[in-house]
Amino acid sequence: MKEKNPWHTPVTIIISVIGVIAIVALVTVAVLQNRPLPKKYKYGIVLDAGSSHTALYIYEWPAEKDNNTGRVQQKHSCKVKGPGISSYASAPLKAGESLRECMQEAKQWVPEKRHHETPLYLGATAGMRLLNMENSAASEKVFGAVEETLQKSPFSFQGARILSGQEEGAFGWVTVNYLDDRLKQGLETTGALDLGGASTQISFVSDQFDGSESLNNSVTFRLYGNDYNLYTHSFLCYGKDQALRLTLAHQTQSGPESILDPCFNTGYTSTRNYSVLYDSPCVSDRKPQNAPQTFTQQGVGNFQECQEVVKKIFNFTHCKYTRCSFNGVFQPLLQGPFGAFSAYYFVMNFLNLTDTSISLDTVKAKLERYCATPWSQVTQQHPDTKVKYLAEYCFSGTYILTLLTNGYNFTSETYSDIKFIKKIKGSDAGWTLGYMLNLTNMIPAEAPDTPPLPHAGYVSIVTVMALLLFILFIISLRPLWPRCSKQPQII
Ligand SMILES: Nc1nc2c(ncn2[C@@H]2O[C@H](COP(=O)(O)OP(=O)(O)OP(=O)(O)O)[C@@H](O)[C@H]2O)c(=O)[nH]1
Ligand SMILES: [Ca+2]
Repeated sequence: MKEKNPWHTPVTIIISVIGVIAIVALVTVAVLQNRPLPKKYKYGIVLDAGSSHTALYIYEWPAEKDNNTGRVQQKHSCKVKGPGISSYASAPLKAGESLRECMQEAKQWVPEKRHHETPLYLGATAGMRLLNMENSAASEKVFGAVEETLQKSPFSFQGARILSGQEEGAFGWVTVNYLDDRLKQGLETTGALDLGGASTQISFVSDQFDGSESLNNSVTFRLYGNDYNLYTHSFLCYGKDQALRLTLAHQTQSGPESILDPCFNTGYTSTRNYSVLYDSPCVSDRKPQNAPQTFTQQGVGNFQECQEVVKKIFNFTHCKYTRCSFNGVFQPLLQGPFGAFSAYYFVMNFLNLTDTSISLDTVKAKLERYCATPWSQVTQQHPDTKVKYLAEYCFSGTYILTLLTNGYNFTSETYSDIKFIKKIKGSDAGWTLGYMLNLTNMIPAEAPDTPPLPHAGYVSIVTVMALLLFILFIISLRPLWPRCSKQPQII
């Protein structure tokens, strides 16, 4: 009679089946519970109301719980047609109207169901700073008009305001270092050089600067558990358009009818209106008396002479601190690397001078050659470039080199610490991203707690455990296995 196997009962078979089902269920539930949900995104919109033009930026980031760690990226940008909002001082409603096209475009880039929860900010910079100084009632009206347009949008409008120079400099620095992933990792930071139309900013961390020597140049941050003591300064009137006014003002103090201008290509001529040139708080107090209505500007394309004229707009005589850049403004020792964006990039890119591994002397020699190129040749070689931009590249290039070397004290050795950049990983360098990250509290002061295990880790552990359980289970069923048939056969 066959010996009865005590394991071989209906009860044990049922238990075995339940066990297998339980293991399969455990694995499935564990894997599914830890699987990230299909990615949803959140959005934020910032309007950069600059002195020369307004641009709209749409940012996007994963809508996961801990969005502090999610990377924010630029999804789209829209350049508003026409001039900056400060140019609409005498027709404020047009400032509001000018934004409509880009706002319409923004509606198509943000999914409709996210519209109402998408914050919308407008920050104005040096153009509105100047208008506010000159005519605060006009600046209020311009803000009133843009606010009306933005309130009508489906987005969550959070306000329009003028940024201080420190904010503009500091947020530009945050943007560059955030995009470069330097903040979260506590790496050495990159300084930020921003050249706008009406102001220019320099921001960097220097080991020698603790803020005490000049408090109004100091911005402190605690980001991802690291403390930063940032040096920043914004020079109002030293953006490239206002710097050109300052330079022309120097050349027209006697109220001449014509000037020979070394900063414009030979053969270039232009008739300029005195009242237009001097219609800016940067130069208005220097308007020559008894000047004619207009003067003729005749280009003579000479880099060295241009640099001499440009140097005159900087004051190097007084400094009450241990060291200064110019105009008596404190600046600690430069500490690189630096990212230079906005007009630094537009100009140096046009001049084919973004490569800073070439020596400063070579850069100067190339610019000298560009300035000496006859205007007719320049226009022939660049038929598609806006004449206004084209005419100003000799001046702009000279101004940039003078600002960097004579102004900020970059030398032949430290010039290569500068990188001329437009975008970092697809997002434009500029203050807007840093501004939004700050206002949405997207950069935590402390380093975020890292999850004990990433998703892949959970899946691996559960799989290994399930396999072990399964093997144990199979072994426990051993008494049910059919008897091994490999016994020696006795014939
Ligand atoms: N060559 C060239 N110049 C440009 C371009 N876009 C803007 N500019 C000029 O570069 C200068 C700086 O431009 P932005 O950085 O936009 O200046 P902004 O933000 O309007 O001015 P701020 O309020 O001072 O920051 C201005 O003189 C612009 O006219 C471009 O695509 N090419
Ligand atoms: Ca700007």
